Amino acid sequence: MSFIEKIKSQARSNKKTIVLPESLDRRTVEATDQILKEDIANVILIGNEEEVKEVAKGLDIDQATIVDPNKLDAIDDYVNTLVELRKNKGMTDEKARELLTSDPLYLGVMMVKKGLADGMVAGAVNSTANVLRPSLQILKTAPGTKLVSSFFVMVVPDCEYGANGTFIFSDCGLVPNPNAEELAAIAGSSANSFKSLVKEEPVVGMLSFSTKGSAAHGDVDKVVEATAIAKKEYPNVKIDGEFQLDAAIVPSVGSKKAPESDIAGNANVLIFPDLDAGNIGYKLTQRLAKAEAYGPVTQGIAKPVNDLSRGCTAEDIVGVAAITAVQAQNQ
Ligand SMILES: CC(C)(COP(=O)(O)OP(=O)(O)OC[C@H]1O[C@@H](n2cnc3c(N)ncnc32)[C@H](O)[C@@H]1OP(=O)(O)O)[C@@H](O)C(=O)NCCC(=O)NCCS
Ligand SMILES: CC(=O)OP(=O)(O)O
Repeated sequence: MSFIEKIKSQARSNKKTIVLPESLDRRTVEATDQILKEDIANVILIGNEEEVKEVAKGLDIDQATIVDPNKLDAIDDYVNTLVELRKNKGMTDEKARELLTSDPLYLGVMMVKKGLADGMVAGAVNSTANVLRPSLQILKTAPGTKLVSSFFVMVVPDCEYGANGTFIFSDCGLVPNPNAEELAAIAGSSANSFKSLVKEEPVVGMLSFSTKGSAAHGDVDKVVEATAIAKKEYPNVKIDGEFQLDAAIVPSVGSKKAPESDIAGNANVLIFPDLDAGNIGYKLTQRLAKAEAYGPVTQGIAKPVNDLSRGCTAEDIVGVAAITAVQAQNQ
């Protein structure tokens, strides 16, 4: 079974409710139709019922719940909660009401906060920053987590590297320029995400333009330091670096460039040194190698809220919704 079929099957085994706030986007309602047909999750769409149904013409979304932000019985409760959470950041009753009734992303996250939905997926229309900011503000970090980060599950066709072509790439979506401690934290979280979603042993490669001292630069020093911190913080996880991409995933290159490393050439979790590298790297792999790319999936928010690329397909939304449902099961 493929990675995504396994995830869908797990989602079906204990069905969760996912809110999709971008209901005026055709791909989102196509995904809703498919999620319901495949029995992956219950779906809540946010929007005016007539408008949503117009966008969904020809599709079957009858089993989805459509929540109209202008007809919310619980609006006063939601406003009070948002004011309470953000009053020291200047949140007023008026601003909270405006946000919750005019921005479906804030309402969707509030529905997750209140337990009406188990997770949210958006980003087919909205930018990553706009999708993730409400979740950081309202749901905040999971206990024990300082840094929220994100990853893509990449499934590369006809690929013998990684876990039969399946990788986690991180961080491709959230933390713009992590320092060494943050990079180490991203490595630890990504290893856990790989274990819980791919269900194989994570092998973490810390990526750089240098392999084991082949180049000298401050950027390389950051990855060397992050690798040392990660090894100390996560002694039971296989982590090594700094590696160039070929030394990380190609066994013959790994053994040539880093003969002393016991994981060189076998990495399945790839930690990019910054968001430039991560975001470009995942899009190259998706577009040139025709890989399936699910994400950005977040790690470390108190409840699952996941993002999409504005270039996503309906199929990508279905995949990320299934991953979100599985993350909700695992909480
Ligand atoms: C995600 C992002 C929007 C957060 O931005 P921000 O400016 O810090 O947002 P805010 O200041 O409103 O942060 C909201 C809260 O989340 C916290 N926060 C922000 N990033 C965090 C992180 N990585 N981990 C944990 N908490 C975080 C902030 O400290 C803040 O807390 P507070 O308001 O309760 O004090 C920002 O990091 C970002 O734009 N990232 C790049 C996204 C992007 O463009 N990706 C490229 C395409 S995928
Ligand atoms: C993840 C990502 O790059 O998102 P977008 O393509 O929407 O900017």
